[in-house]
Amino acid sequence: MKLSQKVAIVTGATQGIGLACAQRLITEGAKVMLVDIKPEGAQAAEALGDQARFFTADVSQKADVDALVAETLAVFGRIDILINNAGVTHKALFLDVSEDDFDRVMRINLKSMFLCGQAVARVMAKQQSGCIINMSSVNSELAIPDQVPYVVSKGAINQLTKVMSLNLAPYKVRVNGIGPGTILTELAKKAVLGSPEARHTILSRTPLGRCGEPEEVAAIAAFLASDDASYMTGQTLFVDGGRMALNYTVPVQE
Ligand SMILES: NC(=O)c1ccc[n+]([C@@H]2O[C@H](COP(=O)([O-])OP(=O)(O)OC[C@H]3O[C@@H](n4cnc5c(N)ncnc54)[C@H](O)[C@@H]3O)[C@@H](O)[C@H]2O)c1
Ligand SMILES: O=S(=O)(O)c1ccc(CO)cc1
Repeated sequence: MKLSQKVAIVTGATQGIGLACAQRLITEGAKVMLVDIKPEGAQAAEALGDQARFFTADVSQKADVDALVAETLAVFGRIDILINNAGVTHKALFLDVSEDDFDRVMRINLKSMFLCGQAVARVMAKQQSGCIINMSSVNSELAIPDQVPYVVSKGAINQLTKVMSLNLAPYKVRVNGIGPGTILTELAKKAVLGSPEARHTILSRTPLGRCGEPEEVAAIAAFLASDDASYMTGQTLFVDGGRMALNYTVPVQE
């Protein structure tokens, strides 16, 4: 129970990596405010018991974020951990991306992390403690041609993590990132695992020979949120089955 007495906010927590993070934090003893634009997350939160609450919000909208922080303080009294996880993608090549789609992905993936990070950091600064985790991607450093704003947003998130860590260190608030490889969620199934050929391509770039599970990302989030990571700030950890270490390809076991 590394996180007993801690209070966490997890965004994009109705499903996938966000839900796994919320579940893991609860197992470690934390109280968690699950947040999602999709109200179905309320059922997921109910299934997690007394330590969990749910708040419907579009985390790219400042009014929603302010309401989320106020509600979390009203219910739990403090905020120790923020997992900035909500994200979307849009599939289009560079010459075809519309201005609206570019703005929408940047707003949901990047601006939301600025808004939630700033609002929560103001609370943590008063507490003189806290930990913020920004969900990045291997595609913050690598690039795929058909998800242009997604790749741009994830690259910017790594820099956001660094600059937040510099600004918040004097308040004893740590800020780190996680860069997942291909993790078996609805997002990845739609975006990169849509056909046997696409799956083969991903596996040929993954030395461990398989996609990851949301729980394998959640385990690293729990570590970063715990005192075991007390001297870590400004880093992005890749949880990717070896993808970032690989040049060329590896044989695929079908
Ligand atoms: N799955 C992967 O392979 C993978 C790889 C690298 C990075 N990531 C990142 O991990 C994070 C979670 O991805 P996932 O695969 O679990 O996706 P997912 O689509 O399964 O879940 C994302 C959740 O975010 C919510 N959301 C979207 N827009 C929102 C908004 N404006 N406000 C509040 N909630 C919103 C969705 O409703 C959904 O519940 C994302 O930031 C994604 O970029 C995922
Ligand atoms: O397979 S990955 O390249 O890691 C990847 C890219 C994009 C998304 C979300 O759109 C998920 C995984």
